Amino acid sequence: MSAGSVGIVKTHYHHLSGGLPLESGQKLDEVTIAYETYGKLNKDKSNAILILHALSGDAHAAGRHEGDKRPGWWDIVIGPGKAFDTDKYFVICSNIIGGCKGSTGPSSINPSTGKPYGLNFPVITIGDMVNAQKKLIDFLGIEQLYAVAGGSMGGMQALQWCVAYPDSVRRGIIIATAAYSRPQHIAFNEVGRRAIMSDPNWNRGDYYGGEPPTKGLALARMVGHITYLSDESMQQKFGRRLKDKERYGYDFSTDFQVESYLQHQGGAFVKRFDANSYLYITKAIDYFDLKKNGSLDEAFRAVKARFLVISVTSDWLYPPYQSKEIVMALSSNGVDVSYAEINSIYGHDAFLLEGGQLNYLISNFLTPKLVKDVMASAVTIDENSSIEAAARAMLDSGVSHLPVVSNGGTISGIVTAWDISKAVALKYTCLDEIMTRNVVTIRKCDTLEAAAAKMELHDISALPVVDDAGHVIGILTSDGISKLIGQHK
Ligand SMILES: CC(=O)SCCNC(=O)CCNC(=O)[C@H](O)C(C)(C)COP(=O)(O)OP(=O)(O)OC[C@H]1O[C@@H](n2cnc3c(N)ncnc32)[C@H](O)[C@@H]1OP(=O)(O)O
Ligand SMILES: N[C@@H](CCO)C(=O)O
Repeated sequence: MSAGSVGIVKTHYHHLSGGLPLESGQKLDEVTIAYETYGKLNKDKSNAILILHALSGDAHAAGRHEGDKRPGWWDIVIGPGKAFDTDKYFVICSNIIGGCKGSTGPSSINPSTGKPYGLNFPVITIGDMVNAQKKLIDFLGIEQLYAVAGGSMGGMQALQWCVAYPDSVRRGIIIATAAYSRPQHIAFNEVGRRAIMSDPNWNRGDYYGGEPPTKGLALARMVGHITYLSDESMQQKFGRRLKDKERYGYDFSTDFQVESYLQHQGGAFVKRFDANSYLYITKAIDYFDLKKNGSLDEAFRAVKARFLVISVTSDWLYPPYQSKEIVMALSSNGVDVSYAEINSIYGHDAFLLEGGQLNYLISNFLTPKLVKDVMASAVTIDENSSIEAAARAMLDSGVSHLPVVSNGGTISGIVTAWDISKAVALKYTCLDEIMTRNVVTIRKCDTLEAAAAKMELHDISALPVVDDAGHVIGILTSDGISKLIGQHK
């Protein structure tokens, strides 16, 4: 399967009619949502996947805008043949409200003043972001999403979707995040906000006609960016290497590569981001707390989706234990949840970088494995053969199940190693005397889940795979399924 690009894409804009009531009790009267879509919505509108972005992301998740050198921020997992396979799924990504990439936020024009909102923009929450997305999904005519997926603050929105709209989501993919912001998250966000607000250009958020608070915003991003990396990745990337010099300067100019790197990241950020949006979005992250009556178990009581929860081994901002907390609370409600850790030194930002592991985990979760992916070729035996011939065939090929076939390869029964031992003990000689005639079979395009259920129901460990004419085309064994599950771990 070769993975490709969705090609040249465009951002669309949708105006929410009726505005948006907010959790704070306020209301946004005029709301525009910027969004992109990739792939085709199928006839019954059942293949839509909503991608949710993190703090500084936008609607441009995949492909390229005309003339752009870089693709969208999650192009590594969205496209033909990738985990979010646009040959199969209709992928949607929208910019959050409060952002600065086309959706209504503090830099948008306040209709009641004709000027940018600035601090007159109401404080918004993750719940508000999701309610706005729900209106977009309704507008697109989609009743139920095949999946919602996101990392970091995108993971918070994905969780919020599954809790707030349990009937509208079939699967949740929750990456490098937590179910509530902890004091350490709030602490880093507050340092960033204080950096912005201490910049004289910030001017209580009223800077749109003049110089923006770039120094404060750059500083906020530098602090934030440190939390997205890891000790080990910084060591590997920079060590103690100096920037454009052979020895220490013994002054306060830039000495180390890591200093120059952070300055570069800060400088690049202010060119693409609005300082007030940074304030509003970090506040929404701080307020995020899914717990109900202090309990996460209770919060997940009504969810109906299946979940894949992924953390990153070196993420110290949202460490794996915070993902495991989500897994435990979901499990305690009997929710079907899988958990995986991305093995990476990249820290929190691994969810934007580890394409190989992400594609593997997500595609396995989204696209269930079929019998044909796991079945082995079957060794069969003719029904007129002797028991000795069956025993010999088992020994020679190292199998313990032989589908018995009649003329032309049509299945007529099955014989197992256990049947052979029985035959020896009871001195039978004909295959006919020991084989099971009412053989339970499976088709190659059935899901492994269905096959496993069949095995459990009938208390058997192998299923011959047959075609429409009843010809044996393979065999599925519980060993084969165990091996597959072993590879996933
Ligand atoms: C949903 C979302 O989260 S969307 C937001 C995601 N995007 C961002 O966060 C944008 C900011 N960028 C990043 O955080 C990172 O670039 C990532 C995580 C996206 C990718 O990480 P990597 O591929 O490892 O890139 P890396 O962290 O090395 O940064 C590369 C940049 O640093 C610069 N750089 C590297 N070393 C140095 C140095 N010693 N001094 C100065 N600049 C340096 C590179 O020139 C490059 O610059 P460019 O991006 O302007 O071309
Ligand atoms: N680097 C990402 C992750 C933040 O959680 C961003 O800026 O959105």
